[in-house]
Amino acid sequence: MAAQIWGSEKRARRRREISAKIAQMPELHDSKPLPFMTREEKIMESARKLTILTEKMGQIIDPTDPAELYHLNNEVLGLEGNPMALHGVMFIPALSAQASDEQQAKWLPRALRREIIGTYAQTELGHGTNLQNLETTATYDLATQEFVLHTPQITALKWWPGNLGKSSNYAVVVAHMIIKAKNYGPHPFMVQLRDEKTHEPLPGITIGDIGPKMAYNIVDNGFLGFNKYRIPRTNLLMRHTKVEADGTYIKPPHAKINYSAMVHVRAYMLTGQAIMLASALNIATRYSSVRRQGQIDKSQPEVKVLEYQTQQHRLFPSIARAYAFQFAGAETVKLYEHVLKEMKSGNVSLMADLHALTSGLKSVVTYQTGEGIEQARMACGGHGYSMASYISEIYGVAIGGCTYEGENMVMLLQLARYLVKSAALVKSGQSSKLGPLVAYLGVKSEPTSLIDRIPNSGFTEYVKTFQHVSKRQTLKAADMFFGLMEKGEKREIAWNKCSVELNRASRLHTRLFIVEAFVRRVNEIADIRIKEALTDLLHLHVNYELLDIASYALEDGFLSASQLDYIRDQVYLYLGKIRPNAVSLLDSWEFSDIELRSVLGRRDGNVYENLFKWAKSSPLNKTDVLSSVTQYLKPMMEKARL
Ligand SMILES: CCCCC/C=C\C/C=C\C/C=C\C/C=C\C/C=C\CC/C=C/C(=O)SCCNC(=O)CCNC(=O)[C@H](O)C(C)(C)COP(=O)(O)OP(=O)(O)OC[C@H]1O[C@@H](n2cnc3c(N)ncnc32)[C@H](O)[C@@H]1OP(=O)(O)O
Ligand SMILES: Cc1cc2nc3c(=O)[nH]c(=O)nc-3n(C[C@H](O)[C@H](O)[C@H](O)COP(=O)(O)OP(=O)(O)OC[C@H]3O[C@@H](n4cnc5c(N)ncnc54)[C@H](O)[C@@H]3O)c2cc1C
Repeated sequence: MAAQIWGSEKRARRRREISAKIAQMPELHDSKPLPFMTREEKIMESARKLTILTEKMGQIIDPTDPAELYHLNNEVLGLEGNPMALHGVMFIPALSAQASDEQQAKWLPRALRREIIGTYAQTELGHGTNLQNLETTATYDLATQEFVLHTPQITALKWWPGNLGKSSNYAVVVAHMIIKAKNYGPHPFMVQLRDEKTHEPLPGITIGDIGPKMAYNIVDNGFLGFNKYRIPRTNLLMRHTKVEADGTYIKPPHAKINYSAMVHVRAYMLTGQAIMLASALNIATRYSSVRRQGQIDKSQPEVKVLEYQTQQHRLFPSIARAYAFQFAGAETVKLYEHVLKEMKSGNVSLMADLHALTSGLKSVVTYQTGEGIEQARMACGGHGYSMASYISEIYGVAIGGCTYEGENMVMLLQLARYLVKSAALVKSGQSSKLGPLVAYLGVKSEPTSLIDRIPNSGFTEYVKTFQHVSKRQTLKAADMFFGLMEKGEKREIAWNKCSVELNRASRLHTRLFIVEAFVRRVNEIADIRIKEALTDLLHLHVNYELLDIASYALEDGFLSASQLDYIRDQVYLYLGKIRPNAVSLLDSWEFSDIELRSVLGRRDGNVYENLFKWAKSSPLNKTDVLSSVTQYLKPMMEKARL
């Protein structure tokens, strides 16, 4: 099963080898539980481990393999980030995709050797979503052949970029490029921020940390202002766009090609979300098979809480989602790598499809991951609320994904633009022009669903039902939009008035893609036992998801009430079938105790003893009487007693 999850036997084996090596290297372990550290201590601890990794990484992993890097990162540095998180996740990808060969030769080897630390600085205090209204300017000075970076007012301060505040000395900065008074829109520039020897901010740069956040507190998200700060013309990233010495602008082959670093993260973050969901579920499911509370049959001893159907219903559909996200994520990464290769050689025809797909997936996956992790926390009762479970930290980190790389509603609306264009093709009789991901929009469906009507139909009737609801909602939302425009509404006003319906269409389309990716994967599996276990999970997935969106299929009679009862019964049936495999389905992800950082989710199940040990190690317990008591509470009580 681990081979299915991680992509191959080799990958699963490599993960085990890496975890085993890390287990033998105490210098790479947390020196104490992260929840007992202050933010400064955590940052220090993370930087300490990062420098050891820089020295020893080659002994543990193949540093050119992103999957191995990611695993090493999760084990050693953990989910809460590190002082170089953005360096690997966005700075290097931005240089790789957007810098010319010559620029790459100059900067990439230095970045890869970690001579310099970089980040991606785009969002500002006043604008994150609406990139066209970013306010930082890069004005070309023909006389000196330099760009002058400037922050015209407080809302133009860069705000949020990870590791910008304290760790990075370089950044890819996105600014509006102005040449001879003409604004060419946002473009990426390579900018040195700090002196390479002293690490002091360079003159003309204001920089710092934006303060503590809901989670991710090892990352120094920062602010950045420029006061007429000059950089050479050749620091504009020039793989696709060029500015010649005389100010001539050579436009890129696609207007949004400079957005590739964002698409990179949107594509890669899906499996990251799956890992966080599976981690939280692993903790909650293991604990649920240790925790005994109450009886189902009063004549029997107390049961493991995992025996309760409500507990299974809380956890198991999310187990199915974690697998589904992992499989859909793996497909998306492959597609992204393919499109990136094509883009580099000038073929930009697949960018719109990739953008639409990753926008929808990013939104649905992060939202459902958040839901699943929070349910996992609640499923652990009181101990889930303790930082000893570590689930709240996983939740805080995962939920950030709903906002970064494009706020979820906004990204769903991006997919909706693509769906509406596709609907227009269907309506004008040009269904043959639909891309493969939306081809179903042009296919006539049966009048009613055949779920429970055709024996042994596998998952086909389920997929058709998801296609039906997705198609119907897309065409309905598009009709609403076109109808408003026909009545004379301006395009943008009409769009806003339909946006809730449009986003519903985007979610349904994305959920269909996730179901299909799960079906595709299960169909590929040769090993009978693995196929059986995953088929059970897929049964739970399709029935649970369909029940969740049933109103769309009920309202036009595509599904009947009796079919809905059948679907509900299937959910209960598969909860029971999955129960014996539940812990193994999560143990198969092979998270080590080092990586999980959870007292509740320990592999050995020795929860109570270790919770007590953990509590005793709290800094508050170093002394029996705290100074808050001697200084304030004790005198108060004494005064009251007089
Ligand atoms: C330490 C070791 C680690 C090793 C790790 C190794 C590997 C892991 C790798 C990856 C990471 C994995 C996990 C991640 C984990 C942690 C993440 C940590 C930190 C997170 C860092 C976060 C960073 C950020 O948030 S950066 C800032 C992101 N900002 C945004 O996303 C802004 C959102 N807004 C937009 O994207 C745009 O403004 C907009 C909403 C799309 C609109 O753009 P605009 O220019 O205004 O568009 P319009 O003029 O309206 O034109 C729209 C037109 O263009 C089309 N379009 C838009 N974007 C694209 C695109 N990207 N591609 C193609 N087409 C695009 C759009 O559809 C429309 O087309 P149409 O007119 O035809 O409809
Ligand atoms: C943990 C974290 C890490 C980050 N790291 C980085 C980084 O490394 N580099 C970087 O540059 N940035 C980073 N960001 C910033 C992040 O990319 C932005 O916060 C994000 O893109 C959302 O933009 P915003 O903050 O402007 O939200 P807003 O756009 O102000 O969103 C507020 C509300 O308005 C709604 N809204 C906005 N526009 C529309 C619209 N057109 N239609 C409908 N509704 C709309 C949204 O849906 C939301 O409900 C990070 C953010 C976080 C939380």
